[in-house]
Amino acid sequence: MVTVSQFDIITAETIKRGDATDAYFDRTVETLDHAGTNPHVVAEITADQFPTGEFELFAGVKDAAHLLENLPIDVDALPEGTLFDGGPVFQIEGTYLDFARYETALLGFLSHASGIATNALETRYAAPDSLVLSFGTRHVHPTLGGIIERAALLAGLDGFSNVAAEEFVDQQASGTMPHALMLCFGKGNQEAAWQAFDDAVDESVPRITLCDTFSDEVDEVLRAVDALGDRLDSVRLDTTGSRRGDFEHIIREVRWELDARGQDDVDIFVSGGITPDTMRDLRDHVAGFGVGGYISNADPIDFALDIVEVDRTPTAKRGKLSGKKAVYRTSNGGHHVGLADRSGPSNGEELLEPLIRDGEIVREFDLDEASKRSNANAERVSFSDQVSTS
Ligand SMILES: O=P(O)(O)OC[C@H]1O[C@H](OP(=O)(O)OP(=O)(O)O)[C@H](O)[C@@H]1O
Repeated sequence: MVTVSQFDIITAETIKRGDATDAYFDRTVETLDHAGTNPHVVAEITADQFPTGEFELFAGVKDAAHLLENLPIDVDALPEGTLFDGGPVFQIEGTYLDFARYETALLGFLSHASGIATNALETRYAAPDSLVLSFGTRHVHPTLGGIIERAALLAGLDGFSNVAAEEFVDQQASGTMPHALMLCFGKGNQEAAWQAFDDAVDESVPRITLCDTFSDEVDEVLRAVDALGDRLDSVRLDTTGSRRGDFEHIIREVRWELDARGQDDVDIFVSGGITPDTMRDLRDHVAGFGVGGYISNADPIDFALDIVEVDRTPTAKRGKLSGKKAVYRTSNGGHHVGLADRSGPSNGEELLEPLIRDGEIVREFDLDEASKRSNANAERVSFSDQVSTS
């Protein structure tokens, strides 16, 4: 039997106990306990102190809430799926020693999921009318599969490939055939591979043949048309980088030859090294994209947690803004950061909402709603303009 320790995996139980922490927090607990010091604090998580005009997508709130659940603290946070820009996204109020050791895991949950969600949103807005699927969990540690696919759906992607992630989202994984399947049938036997797939796989799975393994893309696509006839739904081109040349030209040529044979309803999907830039170039010629590393390998957001108030007195380290804050979306779609005990901008919408009250989670985590929120937020802040000019 395989045990988790054979995989160097930090378990959910370890994280929940607060043991996935940095050693200096253990030293801090030891020192404060010894000194009999344990102030009431407000601590805030921010990426930028002031708004920058660049928005990112907030994710990881469900896991963060479950991490802190049952600690005797209050937490306000942006709703998952909010586009944020400056100021606190997460605000904890309580006795410091009650949550000190959780900072490491808390920042990790929020930083990683928000970075992935932000890149996924970039791909969503690079091809708003195309089918976009998350294909990249193979690039990272397998324990991240659920987090990546959930963040991709939060950003409005249409689907994902990692089967184990189905447990966390109310949707089935999608995908048809890898090059490995084509290679198992061998060069010259592409028709046998496609036909075997058609014979074996449930009717609910679209017939999307991979058409780049052994020969020219146009050649393999036309052979797939002959092999599967009306049963062929789409073709996928995943041409390896060294053979790609002018990928847009290859795709347009495939489209042309399909149309010339009356196969207008056969769609083209592309994958392999896809980025928002390539999506913008190709989106008029294809029905959809499989995006891997651009989403799964996203840089985590550079969140930091800082104490901003100690025993009701504003205080902060140099470079950070003291005092408990409120964050507002202004009527022009921008963000405004102000002190919580002052009035905000007229017509400003306050964005931090209760998440935990005395240890109890007081919010639902509905992925569909969060996805709708991210889409509505992205429209409101003109995210498409932000990413097309960056
Ligand atoms: O390039 P990314 O955007 O990260 O996307 C992930 C890639 O992984 C797979 O390719 P791979 O060559 O591994 O597929 P194969 O197993 O079918 O050869 C998939 O078909 C994508 O091309």
